[in-house]
Amino acid sequence: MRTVAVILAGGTGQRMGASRPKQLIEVGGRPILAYAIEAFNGHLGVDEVLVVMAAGHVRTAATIAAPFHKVTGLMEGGDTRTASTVAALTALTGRSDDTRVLFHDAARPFVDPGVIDRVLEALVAYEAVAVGVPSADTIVAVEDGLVLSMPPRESLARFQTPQGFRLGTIRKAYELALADPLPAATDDCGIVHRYLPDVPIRVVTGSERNLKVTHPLDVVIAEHLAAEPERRPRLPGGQMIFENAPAVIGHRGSGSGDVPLPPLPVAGAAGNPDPETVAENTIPSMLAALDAGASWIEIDVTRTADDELVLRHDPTLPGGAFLIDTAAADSGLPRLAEVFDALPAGVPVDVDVKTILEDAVDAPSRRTGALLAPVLRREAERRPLLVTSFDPSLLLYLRDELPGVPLGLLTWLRFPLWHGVAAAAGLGLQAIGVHTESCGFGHPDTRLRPLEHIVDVAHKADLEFIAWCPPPQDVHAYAAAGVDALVVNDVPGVVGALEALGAVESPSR
Ligand SMILES: Nc1ccn([C@@H]2O[C@H](COP(=O)(O)OP(=O)(O)OP(=O)(O)O)[C@@H](O)[C@H]2O)c(=O)n1
Ligand SMILES: C[C@](O)(CO)[C@H](O)COP(=O)(O)O
Repeated sequence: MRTVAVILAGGTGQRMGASRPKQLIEVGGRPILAYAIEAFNGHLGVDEVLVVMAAGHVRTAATIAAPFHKVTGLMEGGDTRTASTVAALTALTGRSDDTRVLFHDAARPFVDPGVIDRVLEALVAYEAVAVGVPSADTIVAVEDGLVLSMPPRESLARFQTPQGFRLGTIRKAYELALADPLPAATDDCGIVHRYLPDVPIRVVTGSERNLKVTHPLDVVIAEHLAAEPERRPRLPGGQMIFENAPAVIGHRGSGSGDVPLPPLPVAGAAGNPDPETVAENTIPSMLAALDAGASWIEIDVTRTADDELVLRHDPTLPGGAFLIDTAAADSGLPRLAEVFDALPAGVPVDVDVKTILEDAVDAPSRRTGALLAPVLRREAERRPLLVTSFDPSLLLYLRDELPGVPLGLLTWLRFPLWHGVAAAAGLGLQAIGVHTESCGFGHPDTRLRPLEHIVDVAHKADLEFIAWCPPPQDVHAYAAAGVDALVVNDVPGVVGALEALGAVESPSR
């Protein structure tokens, strides 16, 4: 079943009173229309985007839409919003009735992916879905300057877009509407409500940021919103990445290098002098970490000569050959896709993406991010994912490609945390992953505030805080500072240390 988003930009913005349609006004240096297209182009659940543009401005809209690969159609709108919707429905002639269509006002540039998620989720069970926010004002019906009625405010919602429909339903409603001389409704749900009264319209929660730029003051507000770093919900529906802090993430599975498996818990048995070992970034290592109590697995991903993604921390093989000069089959390394297939569905994975020198010059389609995006897009259906990287450009690329997947900036050993947290927040990411040596325990630094303070600032910036490679003896300090997750080499040791601490409460946010 395909999902098509229709961006309605057919209006001329009379209430704005500008010299051009308001969707062409720039906020944050870009036209309002570009934001609206981008929101749907970047959404995992949207397959295609159609743009309906005001007469006389179609060429301008084509330029604005050009960078967005999901845009498959651009057409001229009509004199009314309804006529513009009809233009889009006409372009969808021949599509199956169960196609999902989302109509969105181009004048709402800041719709966030969580709102789109909620509409798409509701469309599974309902044929028509609206987005509503509660009214802060008391709303009254007025006639001839006198109050006619005062509906209870709790029963009222202000509608936003997108409004979602099964194509067959909205098509039918418009067929009836076009045969009716009554004035059209101001939105598409209004048409369904009037002409198909038996179709329930599900209302899901919108967002105050999803304002409709209508009057000049709205442009001032939109400028402010455009200046804020974009903060997407960490996961669809807005949950946290890590639910039970601190989560224990197995580093490269059970730890870096070849890791001895813990002895089997046989009562009275002596320790095995020659324990079995598992190699990093392999399925046995990951399964052992899960057995030992890790709730997430961290893996390293890099690319090969034949554009495959394999699990490897370094750009080289143990013998020194570069992976970018070696075919995946010759590397002997597990491929990312195979690992995902072998790991039980639902096991959360932190994918540490290792970009390489050649990403600076190779064709965009060969770069690590471009190879990775489709694999992760599919995998996000099967398990929670977090993508982390030392390379901010990779994270920015994936931010557009994988809107439902949380992203975290990694910083290197003894990297100043004040730069790291500010960078992750400024990039609009959801997490910061810092090395234990940056946290001030083993290497005190008078320029560093206490970890608890830094974690608190990160939380206020909507970032979850991950520390990598803390030794088990320091785990209590990380837990006390409210760190959200620990990427650890000694899974049984850290799990044991946390258990010994009892239920460690992270400071409330
Ligand atoms: N003939 C129309 C009228 C409106 N719209 C779109 O519907 C959305 C909501 O409409 P509104 O805010 O009313 O936009 P305008 O019609 O441009 O504004 P005004 O009513 O002030 O003229 C906008 O994105 C607008 O471009 C449309 O596609 N075709
Ligand atoms: C669809 C809408 O944005 C919901 O709030 C609104 O009804 C559009 O109305 P307008 O008069 O075209 O602004």
